[in-house]
Amino acid sequence: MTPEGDLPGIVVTGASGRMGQMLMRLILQSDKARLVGALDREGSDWIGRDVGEAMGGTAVGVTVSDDPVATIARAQAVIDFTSPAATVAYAELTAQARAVHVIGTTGMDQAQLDYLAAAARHAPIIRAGNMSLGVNLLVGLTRKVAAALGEDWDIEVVEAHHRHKVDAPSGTALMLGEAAAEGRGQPLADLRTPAREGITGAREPGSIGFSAIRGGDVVGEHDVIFAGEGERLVLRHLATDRAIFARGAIRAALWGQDKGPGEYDMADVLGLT
Ligand SMILES: NC(=O)C1=CN([C@@H]2O[C@H](COP(=O)(O)OP(=O)(O)OC[C@H]3O[C@@H](n4cnc5c(N)ncnc54)[C@H](O)[C@@H]3O)[C@@H](O)[C@H]2O)C=CC1
Ligand SMILES: O=C(O)C1=N[C@H](C(=O)O)C[C@H](O)C1
Repeated sequence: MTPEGDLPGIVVTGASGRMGQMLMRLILQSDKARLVGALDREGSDWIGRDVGEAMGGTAVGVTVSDDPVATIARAQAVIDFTSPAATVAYAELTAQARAVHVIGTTGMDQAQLDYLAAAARHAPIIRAGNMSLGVNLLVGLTRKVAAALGEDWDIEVVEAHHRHKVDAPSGTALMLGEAAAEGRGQPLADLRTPAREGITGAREPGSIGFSAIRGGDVVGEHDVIFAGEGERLVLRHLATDRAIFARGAIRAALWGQDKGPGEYDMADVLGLT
């Protein structure tokens, strides 16, 4: 996919966003990839500006665009942390360009996931609700602990994020819930308890509950609580720097360069499968 001798060219979507900026900073510092484009939503005041200057530094020669067709045509990989609607639209164009689509966007519904599966028939899509090494290791631990403990151990996933987050439960919480359900040998859809409020009745045996806290500048915190009689086991991941997600995404973009069409996740990238 990469012209010989060149570093893979990466386009970052959601350039003005928290993750977009982190990604662009790390790609600009990298000796393994080049930043060849930056996209943002139509009407964003970043459109037409040099990304270095927009981020408060010196010009780097890449201008933020709202033209995904022309921009994605230059990419060997598109790294996309935006919104579900935007990601679905970018997926079609990235597949047409036969580029690797690395998706960090969370909050997708089933129709949107089906759309991504169709796009992945033409080019690789690497998607994960959390791209950090720590969380992807925690997923494996959660699966193992859930399998080892019986249904008399109640499973609860508790997550905390900054005040700007728009989706709940977080993508990470759902990954952890899915791993716990896999450990129990059942689909999460059969075990998931809807958000509790009011007279909920006693806890359904074997169910998996989710709670979300939103406030301040919390980068991302996840606990998987296994609550038994007389003891509790808590598996915890604390993110203190968004660079952990961006580093994972860039690693995924490079890993995907020699992969065929299909859907992949960070466990594939990190060799945890
Ligand atoms: N998988 C992972 O490891 C991580 C995933 N995320 C997810 O990434 C996404 C973005 O997070 P943040 O950067 O914190 O959000 P943000 O709100 O700071 O940035 C979102 C960016 O997407 C752009 N955007 C939104 N809707 C768009 C549209 N319809 N068309 C084009 N551009 C659009 C915005 O202009 C903005 O630049 C969220 O879904 C979040 O949950 C965040 C961190 C880590
Ligand atoms: O929106 C965020 O910030 C984050 N989103 C991801 C999620 O939904 O789990 C990953 C991380 O926790 C930060």
